Amino acid sequence: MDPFRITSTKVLTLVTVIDKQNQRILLGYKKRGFGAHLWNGFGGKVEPGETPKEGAIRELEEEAGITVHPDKLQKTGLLLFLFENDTVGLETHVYKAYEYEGEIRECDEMRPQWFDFADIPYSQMWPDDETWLPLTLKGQDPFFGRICLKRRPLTESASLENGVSGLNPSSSTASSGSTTSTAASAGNLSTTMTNTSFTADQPSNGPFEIFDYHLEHSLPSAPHEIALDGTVASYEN
Ligand SMILES: CNc1ncnc2c1ncn2[C@@H]1O[C@H](COP(=O)(O)OP(=O)(O)OP(=O)(O)O)[C@@H](O)[C@H]1O
Repeated sequence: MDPFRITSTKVLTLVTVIDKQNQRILLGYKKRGFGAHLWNGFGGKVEPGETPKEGAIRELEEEAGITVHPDKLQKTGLLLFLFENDTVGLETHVYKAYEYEGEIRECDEMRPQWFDFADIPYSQMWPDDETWLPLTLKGQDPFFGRICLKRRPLTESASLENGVSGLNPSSSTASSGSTTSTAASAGNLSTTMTNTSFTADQPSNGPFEIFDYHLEHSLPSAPHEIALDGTVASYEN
């Protein structure tokens, strides 16, 4: 049995705010919950009745205190995160924004901070961020990614007192529908990596490591192209 086979997905969002003029991005330090103690973009679960874009705007407001007009929120990617021996995949709609309104503020879940493009703290981020965030920053988007993660060996993750907590974000937005295993059509980028290992002296980016990933420069044109023995909710550009 394929340990990365999924039967359903939860729909999540992730927003990168980019200050082009000063060549920096806004990240948030996650204080609790899924991905705690890692720096990440802003986002969360899409709520029932919301489109992914609406959910992304809401989460950005909740977590960073700022508002982005829907026309200014650009789709930069669609990432399917698969965890070993977990049949629920995370369908993550990734956006970027160059403009926002309001004052950036900290909340009980996230502590926002600007990072120069040259100083992005990848070693304290989800390990997959390093694979796709540079594409966003270089404008090599939109992209589609299928990223398989597995737990680090216990000895390593056991020592991570501040590791990522929890595997499954609780969500009521799991979708249902057809299942196919057709990957998106090939774009001009195709990257595959297998069994990445992390050395013990590397700073931690959580208890998961990348087992394998595939990224390409094309968004699936239809939901059935996204699913891999799983299901995908409404798809929007
Ligand atoms: C596996 N590799 C990953 N790489 C990069 N980012 C990842 C990720 N896996 C999840 N994420 C992001 O982590 C946030 C979790 O959101 P999460 O806190 O669970 O949602 P939400 O705020 O709705 O939760 P509450 O129920 O309010 O706590 C959300 O932005 C989601 O896109």
